[in-house]
Amino acid sequence: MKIDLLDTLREKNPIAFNISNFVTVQDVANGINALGASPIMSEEKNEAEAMVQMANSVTVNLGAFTEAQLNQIDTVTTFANQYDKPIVIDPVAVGAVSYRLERCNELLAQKKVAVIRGNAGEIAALAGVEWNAKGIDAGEGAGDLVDIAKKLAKKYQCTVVESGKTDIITNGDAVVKVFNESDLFKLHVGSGDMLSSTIGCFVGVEPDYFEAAQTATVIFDVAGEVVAKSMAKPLAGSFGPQLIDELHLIDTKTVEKYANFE
Ligand SMILES: Nc1ncnc2c1ncn2[C@@H]1O[C@H](COP(=O)(O)OP(=O)(O)O)[C@@H](O)[C@H]1O
Ligand SMILES: Cc1ncsc1CCOP(=O)(O)O
Ligand SMILES: [Mg+2]
Repeated sequence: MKIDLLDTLREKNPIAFNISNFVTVQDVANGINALGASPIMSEEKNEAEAMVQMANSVTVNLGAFTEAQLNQIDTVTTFANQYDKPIVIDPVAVGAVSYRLERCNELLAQKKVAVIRGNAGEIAALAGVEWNAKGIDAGEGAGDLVDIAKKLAKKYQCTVVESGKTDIITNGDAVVKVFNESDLFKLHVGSGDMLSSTIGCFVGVEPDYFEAAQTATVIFDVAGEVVAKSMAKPLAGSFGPQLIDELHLIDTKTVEKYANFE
């Protein structure tokens, strides 16, 4: 695990282009800005080429897209492939809404992506595995989480980060599990979006996307765990801001001390 990519990220201050959703855009921007990247958001198709050219990576969050945005996403991801900029996809609620699943499947069939990051319900839906997803949440299912993540990674020859109490990261062959966690992540809407955009920052500085995804996930999970353990009362409302603070404060020594993975 390349924990010192955290220092590389801060030295390079990569431009992380994010197509976000209106619900969590501020947490995403402030989270990755605090971490050491330079976020920029856009919904305008006419500036897509310029955005992609200047960015180090493109994170596409499918949390609340409109038809016009779908069009912009198509243009942005076409340019990202053309200019060889890594794409991270967050397939919000594709397990719960068939329209989203269809659009996301089309996108993945047409474009080369670096990383797909979703919860179990989202990853299962994209992998074509039976699962009862619940809205934006993972829901319930009986399948083996590692097998499902590997299946999707092989399908699109990309890295998959399947988040949950244990986060599973795979390139289709190798598997890394990250055990750092806190229940407060679930009480904060946008935890998943922030994780996806954090991965977006690291793929912008590390060309081995599997490595980049591991580092991003461990750093994000340790940051949340450190915050949760420091809180006298585990309160949802104050977890979010403190998570942003910790993404700024966290250093490689802290990550190495608390990281729990295999
Ligand atoms: N049951 C859980 N217990 C503890 N941490 C969790 C749990 N589920 C998810 N997390 C953490 O929350 C973050 C977001 O993951 P997740 O909730 O799966 O995404 P989403 O918000 O997209 O559904 C990850 O860092 C993950 O490790
Ligand atoms: C509530 C909601 N509705 C559409 S997108 C969104 C945010 C989802 O955020 P996350 O998947 O990170 O919990
Ligand atoms: Mg999500």
